[in-house]
Amino acid sequence: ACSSKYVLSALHPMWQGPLVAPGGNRQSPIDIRVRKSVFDPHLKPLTPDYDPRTCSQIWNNGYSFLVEYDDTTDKSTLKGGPLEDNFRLCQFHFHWGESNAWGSEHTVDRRLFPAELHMVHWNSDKYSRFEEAVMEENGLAVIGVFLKIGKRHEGLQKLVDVLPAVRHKDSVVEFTRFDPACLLPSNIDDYWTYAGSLTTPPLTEAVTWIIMKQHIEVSHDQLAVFRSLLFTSAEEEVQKSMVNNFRVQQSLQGRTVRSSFT
Ligand SMILES: NS(=O)(=O)c1ccc(C(=O)O)c(S(=O)(=O)NCCc2ccccc2)c1
Ligand SMILES: [Zn+2]
Repeated sequence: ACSSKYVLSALHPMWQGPLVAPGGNRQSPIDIRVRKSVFDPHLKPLTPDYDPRTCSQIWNNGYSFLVEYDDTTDKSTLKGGPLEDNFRLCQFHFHWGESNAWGSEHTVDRRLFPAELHMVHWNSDKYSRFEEAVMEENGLAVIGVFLKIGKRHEGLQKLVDVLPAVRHKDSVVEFTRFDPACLLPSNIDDYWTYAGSLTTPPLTEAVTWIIMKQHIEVSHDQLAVFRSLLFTSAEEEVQKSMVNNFRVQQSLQGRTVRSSFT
């Protein structure tokens, strides 16, 4: 699986360190200026094909909670869209705020969302392991989906119910038969795509970002359970709520954001 051993928390040096990776000219996240995005008629429909049986565990890595998938075979894959190769799903996670007013990493014309889902995939045509792909410029593809507060998301509830079991950093529980496709919006043909980076260390410029135009809805109470997680491990004397686990926005530096729609 692709889970990082990078322990990240609000106190992580990265959050005090350089806000832009030294020498980085394709860093993420960014603000998506809709009117500056360029329609690309050659962008194909995205074809995710996920097998819920590859879902294996959920863990709190001290930065977010990751739902991990067995990526040792091509069972849960992503093709199409801006991608030339076949990509394998390795994990999904979220970023959120302490209030519903902010929390997403990307913004659309400066509009913030309360949370953002990231589904992380690696290029299994060119590389044999996630750890290899994460260092290469065409190594990763991450689907971003904005969350809005509204009606309860029935598919998400199975995940929300298990979060108390991974309240502390480094806690892990078995989590199986979860179909990540249930978290995608009904329309996945309309998206923006651009060349960027991981938004957590090592901030490598390996990511083809695919940001969905259509958001999904979750209830206020469901998002409140995200905020009940902790950055800190059970042993630490001071417990810190896992909130505001997003990176500051980075400059576009001449990049073009393409859209699959007019
Ligand atoms: N916001 S994001 O999509 O850029 C992202 C956030 C967190 C992580 C993570 O692993 O914690 C990841 S990850 O699963 O790609 N891991 C990156 C760190 C890593 C590097 C090398 C080997 C293992 C993990 C990505
Ligand atoms: Zn992320």
